[in-house]
Amino acid sequence: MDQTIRIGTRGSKLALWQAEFTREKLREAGYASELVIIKTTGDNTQHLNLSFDKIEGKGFFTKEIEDALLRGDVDMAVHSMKDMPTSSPDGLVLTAVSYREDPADWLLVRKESLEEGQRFQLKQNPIVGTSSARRKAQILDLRPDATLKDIRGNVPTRVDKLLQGEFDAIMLAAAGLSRLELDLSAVHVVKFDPREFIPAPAQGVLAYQACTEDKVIRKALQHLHHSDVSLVTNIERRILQLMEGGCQMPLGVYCEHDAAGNYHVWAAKADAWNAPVKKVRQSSSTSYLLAEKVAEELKK
Ligand SMILES: NCc1[nH]cc(CCC(=O)O)c1CC(=O)O
Repeated sequence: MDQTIRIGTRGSKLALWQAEFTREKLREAGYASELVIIKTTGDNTQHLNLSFDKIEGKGFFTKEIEDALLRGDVDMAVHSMKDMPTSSPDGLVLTAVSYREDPADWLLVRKESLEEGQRFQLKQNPIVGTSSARRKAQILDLRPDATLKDIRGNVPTRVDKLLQGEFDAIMLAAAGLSRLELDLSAVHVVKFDPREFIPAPAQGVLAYQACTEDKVIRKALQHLHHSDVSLVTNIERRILQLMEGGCQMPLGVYCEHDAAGNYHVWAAKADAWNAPVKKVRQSSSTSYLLAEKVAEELKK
């Protein structure tokens, strides 16, 4: 292919890291590419410090990028897969997925808010920053004395807000923190096990999006595809779809495919961010109907 592949991406540090990573993987596969930075509604409203459910419509971090793809302004897009709705707009497809970075969530505790003898060494009645209903519900389950406060902005901005004392702790995806190699020496990091504090479906995975009819780009992206990862993210996202939840729903789903070929699913669901958390665990030697069984259990 002589064409330089145009990669559509948001302009945040994490998005640019992910797009550069993709550019490098394409280069290794023999394809030249360039980045095209696109501003999204999500980027334009970050200063408002709103919780996600106050922003109308799904996909506010992705719509402008998808429109650019459909217009033909870019050839492909890189997204954090967990930010993607389970159904694609007409004409677009998530055609390949990356390796999986650590899927865990990490709690970052300000040194001044540490207290021996408390769970996670986090002081009593802490103020914890997160805008995710999934994280709020699971934090309250572990620390009912916590006050949850919304926090927005990109990953480095959120860490700055913690250090400035606006919060005693904040929660972020390990994937974003590791990719950006942020200096976390000034905070205490609690690394949760994703089988206990359950991540968002497809957390830690990048999705490569293309136009459904664009056979040339889709073939190029096959070189970047990790079918072992798509096996488990398909199950996680199928459960999300069956629960009819967007990124606002307090739902965590994590799936592992072990060396013996067995699938293990851990899920956590609440009816609201401040409602009790229900946890479900299932294992199966086949993926057949596994998502359906987990969803059925979660709905009981
Ligand atoms: N919702 C924002 C978002 N989308 C993807 C990541 C991190 C990377 C990933 O999980 O793949 C983050 C930041 C966070 O949740 O801490």
